[in-house]
Amino acid sequence: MEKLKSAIPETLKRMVADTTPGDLPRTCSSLLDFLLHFPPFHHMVEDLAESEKALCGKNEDEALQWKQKGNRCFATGDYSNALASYSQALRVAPMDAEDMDKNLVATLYLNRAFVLHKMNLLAECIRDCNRALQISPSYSKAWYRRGIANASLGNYKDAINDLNVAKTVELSSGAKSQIESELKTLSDECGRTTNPALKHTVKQFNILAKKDQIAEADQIKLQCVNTPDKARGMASTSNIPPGSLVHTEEPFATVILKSCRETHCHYCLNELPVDKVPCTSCSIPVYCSLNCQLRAGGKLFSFPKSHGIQKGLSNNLEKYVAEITLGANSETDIEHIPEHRHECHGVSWPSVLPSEIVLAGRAFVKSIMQRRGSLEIANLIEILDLSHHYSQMSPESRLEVQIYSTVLLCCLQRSSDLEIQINGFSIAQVVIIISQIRVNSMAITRIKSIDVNGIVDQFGKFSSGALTSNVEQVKVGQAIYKAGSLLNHSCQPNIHAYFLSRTLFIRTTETVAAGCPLELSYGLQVGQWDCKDRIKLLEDEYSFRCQCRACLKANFSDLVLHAFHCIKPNCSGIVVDSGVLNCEKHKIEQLYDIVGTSNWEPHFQVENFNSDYANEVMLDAFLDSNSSSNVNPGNCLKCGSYCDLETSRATVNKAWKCIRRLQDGIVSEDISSSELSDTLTSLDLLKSTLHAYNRRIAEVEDILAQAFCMVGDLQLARDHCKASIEILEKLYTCNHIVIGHELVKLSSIQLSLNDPAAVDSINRVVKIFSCYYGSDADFIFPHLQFLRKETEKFSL
Ligand SMILES: C[S@@+](CC[C@H](N)C(=O)[O-])C[C@H]1O[C@@H](n2cnc3c(N)ncnc32)[C@H](O)[C@@H]1O
Repeated sequence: MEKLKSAIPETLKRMVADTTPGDLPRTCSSLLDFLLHFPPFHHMVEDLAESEKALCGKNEDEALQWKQKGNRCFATGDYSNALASYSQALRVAPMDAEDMDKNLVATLYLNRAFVLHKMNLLAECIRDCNRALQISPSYSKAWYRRGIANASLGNYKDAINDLNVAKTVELSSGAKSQIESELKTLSDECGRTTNPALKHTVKQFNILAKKDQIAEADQIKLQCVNTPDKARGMASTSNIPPGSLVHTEEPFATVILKSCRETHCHYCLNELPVDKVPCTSCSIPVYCSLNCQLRAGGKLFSFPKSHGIQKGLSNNLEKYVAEITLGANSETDIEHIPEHRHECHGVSWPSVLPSEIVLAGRAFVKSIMQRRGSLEIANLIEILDLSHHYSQMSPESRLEVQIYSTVLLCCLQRSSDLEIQINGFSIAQVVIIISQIRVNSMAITRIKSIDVNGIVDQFGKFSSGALTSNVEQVKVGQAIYKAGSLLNHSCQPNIHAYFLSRTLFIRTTETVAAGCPLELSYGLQVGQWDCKDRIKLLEDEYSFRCQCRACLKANFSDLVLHAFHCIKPNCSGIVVDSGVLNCEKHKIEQLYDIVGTSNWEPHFQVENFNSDYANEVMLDAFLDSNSSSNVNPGNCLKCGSYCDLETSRATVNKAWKCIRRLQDGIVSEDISSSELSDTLTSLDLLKSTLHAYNRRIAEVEDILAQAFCMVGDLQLARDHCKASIEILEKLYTCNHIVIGHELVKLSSIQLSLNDPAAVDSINRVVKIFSCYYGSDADFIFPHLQFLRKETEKFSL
């Protein structure tokens, strides 16, 4: 890319930099003209789009090498390396390769099934047997392995069926008699067990929203509205209570992030199980199941029919065999457009180009397919109908996007079945799609879960520290949701978005009146960032000046988040630096312009902030436009005393060095008593320097809670956890999800102390989580079920 960029003549660069969306086709055409006469461009496209040159194709020799390695590891009992080797072999094995008269892929699935059996991963073992059987329905060893795994699971009926099929298809008489003896043992076993019908179900992965959730969301009608300062937005036609599911949506196009390619399913984006399934035609994507593989890539490989093995099988067994061997292959009803198919030719570009460019390729191809394969690409972008900020892009970005669009179209032309014309007009369409993606795509996230088994120690109590670590949100994918893209941002949102697989779910987090816009946070919120930082970040990353209720109106949280303590003893006033002061003054000046001096009160945010605002700030000085110019950085907003902020900052930095040492100790699980006492001294120092509701004090209280948990002093852990929550309740609202996560920590400590106050904390946790996640809360945060059960102990 750098080589291409630097080769472009200055006049062309200037032309590209000055393009408006209207004359994009002209500049794209000039750029194309230049690139087509520039040999390195052709080499680059060839490297990206020629399957011969790519490393992403299948490779039989490599697959056989991995298989041999797997066999060696298996022989020495090194099952985890055997598993990894067979999985790698599956990734590169061509679907039609043979190994010793058997389909290589089927053999590899069976070998992996054997390893999984040894590792006691029985459901996974059965899934791999099924995969082997879908390729080779008369594979007797696969039926046999399936039977043994089903027997270990107590699924005796299936086990007997499996072994009967194995016996029928087995050719060698020695193996046949071994199966017969297994069958006899199994029949005896089955006769002895009290519950022969016991059936362990194989865990299904959720890839689509459940019907009842869709019905729930459908009850609330949303409409697209025009807003004065944010263009289009979404509003409800009726009043909506908190916790209501207002919207669910499947993505128009999705792409996995590069960082998650080895850990998450490339279709549903859930974490990969150990029996992951590779793409049938290239070696890059891996899926959690054949179902996801099929949805992503379409029917790329024709599995053989199960006919031919029915001879000698009873009617019932015949049906049984068909059910297993057809499997995901029977899902011919998939209506959607497989988004990986056009990339799936073992070419390099889908793995080399940035994720957002690959996503643009998927959106582009889907737009064409939705026009029923029409090659007329005029106004493709209308299909998406999304806003974009091409005009606000930097000259550098414009050049990059135009080059990427040209490269992408050239790659698509070579590797998709569609006849794609490459000219200024089609490249301009791709440029706009990429610009739309930049403004509208959402990051699909997953909560890094706390292992529910790790919660309780051998004494049945919460193991120290288990629930006091912070919950992490990990970005796994990037997607475009057509209706979801109409939701505007607010730093004080009234809705919350989360994802199950690739499905977007939106719930209200407060009462929303009919007609009031539904707004979610694009990642920045009051309580976490102050107003000036939020505005800057939204401008830098999203190219808009935030016009949300929190950024337009004064609020207590923005003022105290990074504030200092007044130097006058017993004064609770707020001291802020010039950045915060100017931002707040700007808000108030805007307010005066709108409402004048008499009626400012309704323009202060969130009711409980108002009284704090009045009590702790010298309102008259700050709000009176005549005297607000007298309020200076470093002056207490209540009593006017001056504080030297440079000295205060130096004190904070010094204190923070000690605190970091304790944080390191927590990470390495090695905390010394001196680190703890130094941090307690630092906390006192911070309390005398920073305002009581400064976010940093909450952070230190939280760190100390975690550290005291680790060293087993749960009473001190509880005190610090409570102190942290008290501050956070001032910065956020009392029922904010951040408070919910803190209450999980507090309640786990209280439970370990047998403190009955745990019941109240857990009740609050349940209320907050069900507002943000509804009935999905228990699935996303499995530890919630555990906490709820614990409260029952107190009511006994
Ligand atoms: C995902 S789109 C939302 C829908 C968009 N308003 C439309 O008309 O298509 C994001 C764009 O909406 C506008 N927007 C969203 N939230 C905003 C806010 N709080 N303040 C100002 N503009 C906002 C910005 O132009 C932003 O780039």
